[in-house]
Amino acid sequence: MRLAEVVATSAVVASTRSRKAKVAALAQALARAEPDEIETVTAYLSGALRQRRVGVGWRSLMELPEPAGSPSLGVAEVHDRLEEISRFTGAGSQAARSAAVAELFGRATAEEQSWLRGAITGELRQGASDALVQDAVAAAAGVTVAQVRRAAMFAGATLPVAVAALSGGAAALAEFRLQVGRPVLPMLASSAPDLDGAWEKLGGGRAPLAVDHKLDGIRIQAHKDGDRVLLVTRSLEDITDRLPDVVAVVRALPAERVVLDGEALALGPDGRPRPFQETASLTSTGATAAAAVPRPGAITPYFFDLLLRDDADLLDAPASERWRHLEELVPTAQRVPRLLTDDAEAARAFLAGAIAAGQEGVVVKSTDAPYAAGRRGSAWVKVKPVHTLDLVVLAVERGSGRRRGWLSNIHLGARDPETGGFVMLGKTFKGMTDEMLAWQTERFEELATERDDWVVHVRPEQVVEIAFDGIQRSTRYPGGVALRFARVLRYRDDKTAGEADTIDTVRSFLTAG
Ligand SMILES: Nc1ncnc2c1ncn2[C@@H]1O[C@H](COP(=O)(O)OP(=O)(O)OP(=O)(O)O)[C@@H](O)[C@H]1O
Repeated sequence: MRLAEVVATSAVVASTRSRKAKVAALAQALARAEPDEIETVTAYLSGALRQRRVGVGWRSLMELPEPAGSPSLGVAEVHDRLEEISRFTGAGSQAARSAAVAELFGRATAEEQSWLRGAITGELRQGASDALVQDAVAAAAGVTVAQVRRAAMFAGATLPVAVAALSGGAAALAEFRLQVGRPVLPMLASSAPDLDGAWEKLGGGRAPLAVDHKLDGIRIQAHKDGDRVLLVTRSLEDITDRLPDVVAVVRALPAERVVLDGEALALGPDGRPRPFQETASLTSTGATAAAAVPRPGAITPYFFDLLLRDDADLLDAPASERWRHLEELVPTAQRVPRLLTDDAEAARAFLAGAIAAGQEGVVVKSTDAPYAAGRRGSAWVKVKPVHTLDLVVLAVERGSGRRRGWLSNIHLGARDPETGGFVMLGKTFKGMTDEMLAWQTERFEELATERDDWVVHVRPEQVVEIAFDGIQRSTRYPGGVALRFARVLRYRDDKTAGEADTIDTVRSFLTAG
């Protein structure tokens, strides 16, 4: 395939607003790629080269030769040339590279030159997103988008999946499977303001639903392969070494291979859950200040799902079947308390019991849904009596009185997806422990951009979980809303600012009362 065709397709994708038209253009180009070009064509349509770096800076691309009058470059050839250029090393490599670049650009048309320059410097603004490419691959290969997405999730990338789909169809895609030792992103929950809301959302009353205690610990995915155990967090960070007791529990399970999903929690001597900070301080790399913590042995895993058992990949099996395996393998003491019921009254009582036991709320779950890895499935609905938001710290004020010398009152922002910025919602210093004050003083000094006598402005990177009693309309801040009784629960290092709650989510609490 000619490079010109890729460049023209990218131009169509960039110029139309219709998703359907974008996908159609991409699919058409993909379908025309020869088998040995698929990888390059897919990468180029995404706006990326296959080389990690070519070793050519934007400076050397400032003065380019006259463009060619008509297109002649093929994608395979372009890839080969860039591969050669990226491999020049040693004395004289700079000159050789410049000559090769000039030769390549000399054979490119004006459009191709500008595409190549963008791709090499990483500034191309026309690449199709992964989601678009996945849709187009499905259309071109005659498979479903779900099949492509799923394979990409197991592969951890779209490119190998595109090659497989376009050369081997559905059968090749089925080769990408959940594997022990290769973590997948966990399924996430949507939320409802109260139990009745969750009940309605899941069609309660017509079929039994599961009501789980919602434990306020840290999410863990456990992989067991014989004696080998791997534990990862919600963001797939390996924390195996930090939870020896959980490792022991998983290793002892009566299955050769298993993948489990659950929550790890620090318990006090009375068997009640400890505040979240304590679980976090036992499991984090140290970002959260270590309060008085129970001995490390007091971290207990509570599993609520099973994704794989021996040779059976159960992701697509109905939840009831996955839970049957879970019950067979994992002792009750290491499972999340769960009630199966079609009676909303019983579910409400179970929620009250969860709160009385010191838990955060419940998660109501459909019994027949597959495990939607990496997605906020509508099959899980969380209900928490205390409302919380994950907000971003925009600035912090210098403390006075007892808090002199510390950075204290934090300015809270909600994400604004439209501008890519943050909307200020208010300030709080409530709920901060001395450990938090010490930790945040150091952290915000690191993130500081501008300071005056009173306020230190920071890069908007630190996520904080805030509890509040309600949202009010207010003209004090630009978002038009303010939080009532905002208090800090904890700093979250498992979320980036890009994952913080949006201003729309905040406003939705206004209408929800
Ligand atoms: N029984 C349970 N079933 C599913 N998740 C549970 C359960 N108990 C506790 N959890 C935890 O609840 C989390 C979802 O709720 P919550 O909104 O409080 O957390 P979050 O980390 O802010 O996630 P989100 O991305 O959904 O906002 C899950 O990621 C999981 O760690």
